[in-house]
Amino acid sequence: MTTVAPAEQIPLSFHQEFLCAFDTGTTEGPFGPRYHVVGAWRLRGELDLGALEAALRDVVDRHEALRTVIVRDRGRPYQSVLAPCPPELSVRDLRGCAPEERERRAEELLNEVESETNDAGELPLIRAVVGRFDDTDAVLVLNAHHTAADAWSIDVILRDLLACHAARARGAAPDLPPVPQYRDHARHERENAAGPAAAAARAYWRERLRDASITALRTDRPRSAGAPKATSWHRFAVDAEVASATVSLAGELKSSPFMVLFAAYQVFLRGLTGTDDLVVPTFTPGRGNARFHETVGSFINFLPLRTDLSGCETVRDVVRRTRQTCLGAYSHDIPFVQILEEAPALMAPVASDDLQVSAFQAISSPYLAADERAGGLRYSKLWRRTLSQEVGSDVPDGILWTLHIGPSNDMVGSLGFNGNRFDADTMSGMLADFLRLLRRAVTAPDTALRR
Ligand SMILES: OC[C@H](O)c1ccc2ccccc2c1
Repeated sequence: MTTVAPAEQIPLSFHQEFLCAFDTGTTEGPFGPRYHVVGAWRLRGELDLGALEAALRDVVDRHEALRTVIVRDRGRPYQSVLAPCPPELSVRDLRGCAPEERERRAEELLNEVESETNDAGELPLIRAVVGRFDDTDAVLVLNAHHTAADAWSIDVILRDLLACHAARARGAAPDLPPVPQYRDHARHERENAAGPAAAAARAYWRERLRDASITALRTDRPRSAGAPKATSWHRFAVDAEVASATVSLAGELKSSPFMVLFAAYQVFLRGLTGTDDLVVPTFTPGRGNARFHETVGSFINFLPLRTDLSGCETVRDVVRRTRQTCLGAYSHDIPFVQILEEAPALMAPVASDDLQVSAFQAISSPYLAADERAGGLRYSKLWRRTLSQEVGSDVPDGILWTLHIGPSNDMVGSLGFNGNRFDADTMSGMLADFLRLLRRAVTAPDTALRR
C-alpha cells in the first residue's frame, strides 16, 4: 500500500477567511450548492469539442485554485491542492434556433447553468456547457466555484481555455507561460500583513470607521423564520440617456462612473434609512499586485465605504464627498478581516434578526470587451444580461447591487437578493425608486437634494 504524502495544509487567503464567517453549512452560503461565478461567450469559427475537452483539463492543471478544497471540519480551516482531474463538458444541441433568436437563447442557457447546483467538495471547481447553434456558431458557458474564482478569474480562464483549445486543435501541447498560483497569493498576503503599509492602512481604517455601523436594511422576513434560502436576480438595462449622463458627470467631476452611481445609491439609502452617516460595502478586484493578474482565485475584497452626507446640498456635493471616500478607501485597500480588527463593532447590525447589508459594486468595460480572437475562433462576452431569474448564484447574506458599464456608455445592472429575506416586489420597488433617483441625480446634479 503506497502511502500518498498528505497534501500540504495551505493557509486560507484573507478573503476565504472572510467567506468562512458566512459559513452555514452545505445547504446555502459560500459552501452551499450555488456559490459560483458564471460567464458566457459567443464563439464563432471552428470549435473542436475534443480539443476543448483537452483544453479544459489543461486549464485545471494550470490553475491549482480549480482543484483546491477548503478543509473546514478539522480545527482551523486550510486549503489543500489536489491532483488534476478532468472537468465536465456538456454539449447542448441548439441547432433549431434561428439566427435572430440566438443571443436570447444564449442568455437563457447562461441562466440555466447559473441556476444549477455545484458541490463545493466536488473537484474540479469548474464546469463548462457548450450550446451549438451550427458548426461555426456556439455559446460557451463557464461555471466556477466562487471560493476558487471571481469575475476577473472567469475571463482569465476563458482566455487560457481558448489558447489551449487552439493548441490542442492543431495537435500541439499548450505553451502558456508559467503563472503564480493562488497559494502564492495567500502566502504573500500573510507575509505583508505585518508590514508598514498594512500598519498605515490599519490606522486609516481605525480613524475612518470610529463608532461606525454598517448600513443595513430591514428585511421583509427575519432570519429566524428559517425560510428555505435562494438568491434571486433582477436584471435590468439602464436608459442610454442615464448611462451617458453618468459618464459625462463623472468626467466633469474627475470621478469614476462608479463614484457617481455610488453617490446616487447613497442618496437613495439615506432616503430609505433616514441616516446621513452611511457605511456601504463595495467589492474591489483585490488585484493591486500585478504579479497575480493572470492568476485564478477569489481575490475580491469587501471594502466598507463610509460617507457622511450631512451638509450636502446637491448631488454634485455628494459626488465630491463620495470621491474622497473612494480615493481614501482605494489607497488603503487591505483585506476586510484586517479592517474588521480595527472596527470590531462595524458589522454588529447584521447580527440582528431582521437586518441585512446591501452592497454596491460596478464592473467597467475593460473586461467587457467586444470581439476578441484566439486561434481560429472569434469570441465576445455576453455581459448585457437583462434576463432575471428566481434562483441564481448565491449571495451569502445580503443584497448585492451590480452595475456593468460597457465600452460605449451602455449600462446594465443586477440586483441579487435572498428570497428568504426579501419579497421580489419589495426589491423591484426599490429598483424602480433607485433608477428614478439616478436619472434625476445625473441629469440635474445641481438641484437641491430632497430631505
Ligand atoms: O461576489 C460577491 C460575493 O458573492 C459576496 C460575498 C459576501 C457578501 C456578503 C454580503 C453581501 C454580499 C456579498 C457578496
